[in-house]
Formats: sequence, C-alpha cells, structure tokens
Amino acid sequence: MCTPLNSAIDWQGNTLWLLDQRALPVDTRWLECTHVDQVNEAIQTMVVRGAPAIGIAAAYGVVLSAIAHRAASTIDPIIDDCARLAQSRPTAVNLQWAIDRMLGVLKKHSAPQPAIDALVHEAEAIHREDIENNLTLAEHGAAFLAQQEPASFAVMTHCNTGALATGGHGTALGIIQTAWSRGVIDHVVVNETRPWMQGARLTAWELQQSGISMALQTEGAAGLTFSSGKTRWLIVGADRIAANGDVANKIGTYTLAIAARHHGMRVMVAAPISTFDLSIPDGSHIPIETRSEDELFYQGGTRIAPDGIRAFNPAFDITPHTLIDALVTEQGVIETPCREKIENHVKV
Ligand SMILES: CSC[C@H]1O[C@H](OP(=O)(O)O)[C@H](O)[C@@H]1O
Repeated sequence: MCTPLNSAIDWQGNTLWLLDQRALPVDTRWLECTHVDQVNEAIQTMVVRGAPAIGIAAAYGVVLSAIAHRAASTIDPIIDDCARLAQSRPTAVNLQWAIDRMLGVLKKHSAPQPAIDALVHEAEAIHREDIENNLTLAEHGAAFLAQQEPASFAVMTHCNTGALATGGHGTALGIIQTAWSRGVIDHVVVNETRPWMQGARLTAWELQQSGISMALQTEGAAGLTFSSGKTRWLIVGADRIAANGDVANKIGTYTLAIAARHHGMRVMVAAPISTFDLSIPDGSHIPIETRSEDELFYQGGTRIAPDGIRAFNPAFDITPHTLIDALVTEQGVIETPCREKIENHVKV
C-alpha cells in the first residue's frame, strides 16, 4: 500500500511549493516560495514541519538563495541566508544537516549557473534519498514488528511522522503504513498531540487517506489505553538523536514512554540516519524549542485561557535511551540502543 500523499514538498522550475499544514485537514492549499525568506518563514510558522521535511525545504531554500544572489561577487550572502535558515527551528538536526550538505556543494563551484545547477541536483537528491530511506526504514520496522509479535496488534503513535513530515511515506507512520499493508498491525491509536494537534489534524488525515483503522484520543488517555492492554507498541519519530540514543521528539513522548514501560508496552523510535547527532553526547545537550504562548491560549482562533496568565510551551522533550526498545533506521534496527550500538550502526 503506498501512501496516497506523495509529498508535502514540490520543486517545479525554481519554485518551491509547500502544502500548508496549518490548514489541514480542512483546507488543502499550497504556498508558493520563490525566495529563501519565504522558506524561512514557512519553517518558523510550521507551514512545513517534521524533521526531514524542514531539512528538505531548507535545501530548496538554499537554491533560491543562490538564484537571488547570482550576481553577488562572493557567496557570503548565501552563507548568511543559510545561517538564518539554520536558526528557523533549533531542535531538528536534519535542518543543519541538509544546509551543511548544500554548502558543501556550493563551495565546490565558482561560476553562478553551475553552482545553481549543482545545488538543484543536490536538493533533489536529498529529497529523493529521504523517500528511499523511509521506504527501506519502514520495511525494517514492519519486519521487526512481525518477528516480535505472534499476531496482528494495535499500536499507538504521537504527533505526525508521515509523508507530511518527510520527503514521503514517513518514518514512524511509514512503518505503520507498511506494517498495516502486511497485516502486521490491525489498529492505530492516534494521540491528538496538543497544542499544535499534529495527530488530530495530520496523522488522522493521512491514515484516513490510507484506509487504516484508527481512533483518535487525547494523549492524556494514553495511560488508560496502555493499562487496558489494547496496544503493544508506542511508535514515534525523532527530531534529534544523541550519541547515546537519547531522543528529542514531540512534547509528551517522554511521558508516553514512561507510561508504556510501566505497563509492559514497548517503545519504537523511527528516524533516518540524518536525524542522528553524534556530536551531542546525550539528550541533555539537545536544544529544545519553546514556541509562542499563544499556541496554548488559542484554539481555532478562539481564546480558551484567561488574559494575563503565562504559559510554558516546549515543543519537544527528551526520552532517555533506556526507555527505548527499538531504534529503526534505513540501515536496520538497534534493539535497546546505547552509545556503542549506535556508533557501530551509524558508521556502517
Ligand atoms: C518524521 S520527524 C517528525 C517529528 O517532527 C515533529 O515535530 P514538528 O511537528 O514540531 O515539526 C515531531 O517531533 C515528529 O516526531
């Protein structure tokens, strides 16, 4: 079964089209980006979101910067644009990874047009490779689940990790799509994922498009769901994985992992190798993005909280590797991840 949505990112003739994920599932509208500043704003405002997806969008943003500065005497203006892109969201390492890869190509060229052509080629390669990696990762994850469980079973997922969050197919939701198509899983419990509601608005939409059995719940219901034994695995994505296997992911993941372990459920994290940051020894060093208080004060444009109060709105938290049972990448599955296993896995 293929994911009906191919990708939320489309590059056509020096124009980047982004599916505006703020409007889903009610409206399907695309944002036209012809300048890198538009890409920067689209990442900051979560028109495009998801660790791999923002890396891919930024890669095309670098192309737009090179086009805008083709008459410049140095590449400094492009490097300045890349620095601003890298700051658009601090937690997902895929953003800096993609920008670094594009800068490496840029610095190999002196003439503007060959540089632009090479940058387009590299951005398209980053996009294509992400889709290929996700399909391979999903195969590894689905095969591992089939081997671990005697019969089909239900899983829980958090936030959105599908085609909308990546170059296509998805990571954790890619595993779920592939495992469903193989009869390995028979139901998906989707956490709405406050405050931005990626689960309710995006994951439920993607699973509905694929005809996959699911039910939406508040993440507050997760403990009760785990205690009922309805689900056997919590399957989530990642935004940055430290050298020891600690995982930065959407806020609430850490709480879910604790509850899952308490009830004997197992935790699977799915991410491409581009999400690993071996320069960071453990999760305590991963920058956690804090977003606007208004994301908690308003729902659908209506204020739901009193005026004059404060809000705490971290977009991510850190799940220690000790709470993770399987880490799935395009290179395979790391069971009970730790520093040594990750070093051996990533260097392959
Ligand atoms: C496939 S990575 C998706 C990852 O990104 C999400 O965060 P956001 O929606 O804020 O970009 C969430 O952490 C997902 O696990």
